[in-house]
Amino acid sequence: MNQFRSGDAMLTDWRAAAGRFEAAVGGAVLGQDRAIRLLTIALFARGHVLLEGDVGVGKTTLLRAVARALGGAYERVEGTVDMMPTDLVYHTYLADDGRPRVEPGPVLRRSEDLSIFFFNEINRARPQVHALLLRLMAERTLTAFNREYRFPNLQVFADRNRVEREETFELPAAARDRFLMEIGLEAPRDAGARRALVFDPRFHDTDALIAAIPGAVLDHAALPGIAAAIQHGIQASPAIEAYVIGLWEALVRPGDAGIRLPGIDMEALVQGGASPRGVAFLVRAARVRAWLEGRDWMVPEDIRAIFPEIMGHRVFLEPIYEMRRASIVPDLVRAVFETVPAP
Ligand SMILES: Nc1ncnc2c1ncn2[C@@H]1O[C@H](COP(=O)(O)OP(=O)(O)OP(=O)(O)O)[C@@H](O)[C@H]1O
Repeated sequence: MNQFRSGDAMLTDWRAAAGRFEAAVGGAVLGQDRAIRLLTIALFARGHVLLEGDVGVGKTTLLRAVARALGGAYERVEGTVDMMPTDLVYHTYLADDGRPRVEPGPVLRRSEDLSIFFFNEINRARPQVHALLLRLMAERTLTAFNREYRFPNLQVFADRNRVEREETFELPAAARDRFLMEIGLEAPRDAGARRALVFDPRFHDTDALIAAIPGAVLDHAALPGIAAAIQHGIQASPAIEAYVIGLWEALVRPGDAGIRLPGIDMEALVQGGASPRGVAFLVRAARVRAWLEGRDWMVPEDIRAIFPEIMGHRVFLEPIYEMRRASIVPDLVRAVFETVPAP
């Protein structure tokens, strides 16, 4: 069982390529192994990612490094309060001859080859812009210039600044459900990495740092096919299926599962969320993790390793608890793991 069956040699080769990809990104981005592993899982699960963190912790650098090592067409925009949805689709200007011109905007510039669309500071853009982006994320299509564009390889990576969250436009809950993962990024704790980031000039010139990463380590055009092969090739035993459903039930109805957190009314805490789409994403990503770990079946750790980043943002709390989400949700997840017996 610990080998992929014959005919799955392709998945084995791709696992080696995924390792080279992680090494390439990790060579430029210091002390972020967990975030790099999660982004790699997201790439092979074909999911969109929201990266959140303090100012200057390397969010942009990490996403640029991923785009470089992945190869394929990449576009990036920076959210601003005056951005209009149409700014993503086209821009108009007066040419030298004095006539108006229309040019494709960032989403259409690479036509249907676009593989990573990076939305910097997404929470500075207004809801109208979010709406367009969400449609693009959900349907991977866009109608413009009297035709429909299809983006079969597209993945959206957005980032937002944790510090400014109150002053800007929060993403609606429905929007956040479309992201496979929300990954929190913090400065590395390791003293050596911290010293290198501050004293080694290699980390002060982001363009040079990114340029030194080997380009196109993965064949991005083949990714959707490999992603599908992973989903079909990795098995879930009945015990794992029961475990996932048990975790889901306990997360949504922690009181019924016997979970108690100090000072919290467990019957009122969770108001909703954790949609079937979210749990299906969880299993998708867990299969990718199992594959990266060299197995063709899932174990409980495949689920637990990605659970916080996939399920955490999908739980809607009673408003009085929402302000303390950052501490309550991790406690809840920990309690869910302790309560639901692993097979
Ligand atoms: N873990 C890291 N590895 C490599 N470089 C880093 C890391 N953290 C920060 N840096 C360096 O710090 C600088 C700022 O990083 P970056 O612009 O990616 O941060 P950011 O989180 O996107 O910031 P902002 O919130 O302002 O958008 C860059 O020069 C980058 O190379």
